[in-house]
Amino acid sequence: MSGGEQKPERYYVGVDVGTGSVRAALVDQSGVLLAFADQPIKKWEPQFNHHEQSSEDIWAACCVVTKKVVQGIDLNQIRGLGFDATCSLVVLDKQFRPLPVNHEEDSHRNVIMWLDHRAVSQVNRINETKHSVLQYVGGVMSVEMQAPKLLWLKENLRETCWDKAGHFFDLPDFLSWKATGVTARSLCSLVCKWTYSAERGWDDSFWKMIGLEDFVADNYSKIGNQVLPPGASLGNGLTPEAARDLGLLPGIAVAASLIDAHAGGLGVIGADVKGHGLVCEGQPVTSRLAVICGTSSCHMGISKDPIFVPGVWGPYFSAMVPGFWLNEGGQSVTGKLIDHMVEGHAAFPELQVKATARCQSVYAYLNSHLDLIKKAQPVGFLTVDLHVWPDFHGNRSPLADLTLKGMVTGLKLSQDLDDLAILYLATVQAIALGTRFIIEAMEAAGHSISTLFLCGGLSKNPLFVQMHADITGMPVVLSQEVESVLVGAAILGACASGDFASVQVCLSHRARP
Ligand SMILES: Nc1ncnc2c1ncn2[C@@H]1O[C@H](COP(=O)(O)OP(=O)(O)O)[C@@H](O)[C@H]1O
Ligand SMILES: O=C(CO)[C@H](O)[C@H](O)COP(=O)(O)O
Repeated sequence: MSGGEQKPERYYVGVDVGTGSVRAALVDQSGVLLAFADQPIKKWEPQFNHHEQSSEDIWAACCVVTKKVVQGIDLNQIRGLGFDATCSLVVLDKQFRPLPVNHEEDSHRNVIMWLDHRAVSQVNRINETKHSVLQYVGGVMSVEMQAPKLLWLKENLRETCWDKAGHFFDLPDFLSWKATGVTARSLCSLVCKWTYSAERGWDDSFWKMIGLEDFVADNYSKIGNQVLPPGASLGNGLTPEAARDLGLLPGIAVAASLIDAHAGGLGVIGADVKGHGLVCEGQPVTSRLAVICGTSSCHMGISKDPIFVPGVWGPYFSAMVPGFWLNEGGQSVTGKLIDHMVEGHAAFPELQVKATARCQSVYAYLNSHLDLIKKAQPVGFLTVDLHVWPDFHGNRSPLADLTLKGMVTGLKLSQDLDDLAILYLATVQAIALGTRFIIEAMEAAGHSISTLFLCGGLSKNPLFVQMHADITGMPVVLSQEVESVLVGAAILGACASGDFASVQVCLSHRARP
């Protein structure tokens, strides 16, 4: 982000709300991360496939981490604040108070999480309409998007939630509202998860056809009728109340937000790769695929013209990099699947004891254990008899089939640490093969991808990174800045502050890959 003409002592704060935790970073004008803090957030699973959170708990965590990263800094030097978050659905009443999204009427739990699969009947009916908006979500709407969840609320919680609701926010937009009092939505959220078109706006016929004509009647005031590009400055900036909560000064610029995967994409896709001998050096940015790997993995590819990839979300115009179309492939559970396989294995307690004794994470321990048992063979050979099909939470892309389930073949009676390590390897390989499957679908439709740019929690795992390189046959680039998603959020704040003319200018001035 460095602009030669700017003074060096200008800072930006990025806040990233993932599935399991909230992170904040203080970033300078060159995009260098100076301070980092994180804080876990609560999750509830009141019944199978229902996943809920609390917007108050999430905001409180944002406040804790922001206060930590600005400690010791002259607050006058902080010029802008940007948020990104998972695309969970936040429900508030007409006075902006939380409303319950559950049968227990617990209004603390007012967020339907992105991975919630309660609205299966609703999404099936939406897909049966074959409405033209579905062309822009890969041909099939996902149960993880907002329209089916809204319909579920109308059909299942009419009195306790639907009739009282005044505001339905995507989580990134909830955060920017909480910071500024401005209810404008980000183009990123509305285009990617709510069927809004950057060119044509809302499609009345879609909402009427699926039984949510209520939104049309009130001119979309509950889901957003003012839409801004990510990075646009909101209202008068931080309100005095939010400034007190966050430990910042009132009035600093706050940006229209991004979904977390998109912030990660922004954080890595423009990286300067000169001098590393990479095939993408000198190729257009459209040859790069950003893969944001956390609880889930999201595969973000951009193009100058719209590309329709069956089973891959989009094409979305200007939803990540302004002026470019975006296709977003995804695997609904990746980090969560690895954790599920490892933690559910009979040898997990032994693994924990051994990893703790060596002061290692369980992943680092498993990686070194695989090195021991592979002997002279390449590590991939350990799984010739063991295979995992990774769709334990359905297939987001490219099959776009939420009914798919996971599979493991080649199990034996032994359940020792070797078995756990090999099952872990097979799971990582299955996820990497899923990435290859998505890339093949994108290339068949017209993308030309040469290089992967990985970020997110799983990019800290060398085995995960190596398997992606081996299995896709492509070089994998990791940013020097591990927390690239946060850099993407801070880029938004820098843009909103006016220190940089646009998101593209911030990207092109990034000093470090
Ligand atoms: N140091 C690490 N080594 C290996 N895997 C890690 C490490 N840290 C996090 N992970 C993996 O990353 C996942 C979480 O990634 P993260 O980006 O923090 O998720 P989210 O944004 O969804 O909250 C975990 O499920 C775990 O499998
Ligand atoms: O659908 C999304 C992005 O479009 C979700 O926000 C994402 O899959 C969840 O992200 P994470 O794995 O980082 O928690």
